[in-house]
Amino acid sequence: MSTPTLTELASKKCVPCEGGVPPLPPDEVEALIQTVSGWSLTADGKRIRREWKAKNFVAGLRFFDKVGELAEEEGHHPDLHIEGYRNVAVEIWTHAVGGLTENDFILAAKINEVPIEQKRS
Ligand SMILES: C[C@H](O)[C@H](O)[C@H]1CNC2=NC(N)=NC(=O)C2=N1
Repeated sequence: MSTPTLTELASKKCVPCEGGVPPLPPDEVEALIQTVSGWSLTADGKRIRREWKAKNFVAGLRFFDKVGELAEEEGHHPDLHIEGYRNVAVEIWTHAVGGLTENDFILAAKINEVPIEQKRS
């Protein structure tokens, strides 16, 4: 597989996933995770995760609202976490295969384009 660039991933569309396909093999996951800046693989290798420090609670929720719209458009949905009122995390995996597929990386690339008001570090 030739690894798509971030731009190529962001211009793709998630495909409906009814399962029956294997998760991506580790070498392809490794290549793709390098492409989606800011995202990392969870310890179990089954999800990708990115964290942000939002300006405040409402900024985090506004970000989630935009991510929610995107997820509905893509038909592929992340897990959203907000803790300590401004610590925002998004995790993505393909439920239908219990692991990672290209859909997850397409969504991650698109989430990278969603604005979030961040705390000045
Ligand atoms: C038919 C439709 O593609 C499925 O129900 C979608 C909905 N959103 C989804 N989101 C994620 N993350 N994984 C899935 O397997 C999934 N399946």
